[in-house]
Amino acid sequence: MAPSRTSPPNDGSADGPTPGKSLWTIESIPGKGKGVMAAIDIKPGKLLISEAPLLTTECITSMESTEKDIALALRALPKDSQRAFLSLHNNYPGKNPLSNIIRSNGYPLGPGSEVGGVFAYISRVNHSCRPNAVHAWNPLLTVETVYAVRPIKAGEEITLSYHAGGPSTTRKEILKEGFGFDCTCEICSLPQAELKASDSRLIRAQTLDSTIGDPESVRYSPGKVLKNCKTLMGIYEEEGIKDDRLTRLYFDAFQVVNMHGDQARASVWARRYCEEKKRSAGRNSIDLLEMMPFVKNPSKHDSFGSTNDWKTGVKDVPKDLDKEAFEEWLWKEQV
Ligand SMILES: C[S@@+](CC[C@H](N)C(=O)[O-])C[C@H]1O[C@@H](n2cnc3c(N)ncnc32)[C@H](O)[C@@H]1O
Repeated sequence: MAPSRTSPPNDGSADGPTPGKSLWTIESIPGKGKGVMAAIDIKPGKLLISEAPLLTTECITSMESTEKDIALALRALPKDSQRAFLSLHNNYPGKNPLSNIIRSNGYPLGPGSEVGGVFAYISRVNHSCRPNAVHAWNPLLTVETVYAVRPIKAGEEITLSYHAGGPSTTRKEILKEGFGFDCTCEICSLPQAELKASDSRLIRAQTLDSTIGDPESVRYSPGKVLKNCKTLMGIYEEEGIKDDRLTRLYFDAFQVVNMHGDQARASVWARRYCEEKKRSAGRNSIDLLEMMPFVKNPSKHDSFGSTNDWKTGVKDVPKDLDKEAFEEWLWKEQV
């Protein structure tokens, strides 16, 4: 392994990296160019990187002037930022190098955002189909954050997901077409039998996910949908999936029970969602802050009360059950 080149900045942000300790280093990784390696053992919920973009696509005024616009914006940056930008990986060598650096390294600044940003450190993190970290744009702090979501051992690569989901053939196609590389992550490199088992779990996950997202099913067969949520959670557990797919599933479970007036269970799901968001995007996460009021008051959420079939109040959350019995209650499995 190549010697360390770059260490993380200690930016002193509220829940920032441990002061005085390097959490990671940037190193050469066989077959992937550079990547980010953990320098110490890291626990889930640890902020690994918090940084403002070097440059955003807001500088682009038209398709025709893209390369010129980026050159202008780049020239206006401090010299070390210019160097950091120009040293980033370019997956599409040839014409339009500046646009292609953005194409190779850009992240949308928030879900569905048309604005992309390029980062000195975050853009060095490689993709894994089973990432151990999650990135998120924080519009309040105007930084992109990266939090560990699984335990990461010293010497292990820190990874993010550029694109989530599906069996390996689908993932490979998407990563090749959309990002221009052949994925060599630990999942895509599994021995054939293990890859096949993982693929069949992920195909099942896709089917479950589509029934959970179907409004008709949620309205008329909520018990079945809730059961599907539980099965999907089991698959995520088995696959080690701790990224945004998990928080999305907590949110889905929240909506299913809330739609049928079950504020007690909705409150538990809203709390679990908030706890997981805190772990993966920090206590200033906009998603967390937006969801927090619904822990106490699920009825204020748009999804509340299409029917009263499962009517409960927030105070009906049982307090005297052991862990197993509580889960049975939560999934409505009691006889
Ligand atoms: C945003 S950059 C990541 C940092 C980059 N490796 C570098 O050297 O700066 C994305 C590029 O890294 C490489 N890469 C990332 N994840 C990979 C993976 N799972 N398998 C193979 N190559 C990967 C690909 O060349 C991809 O275009």
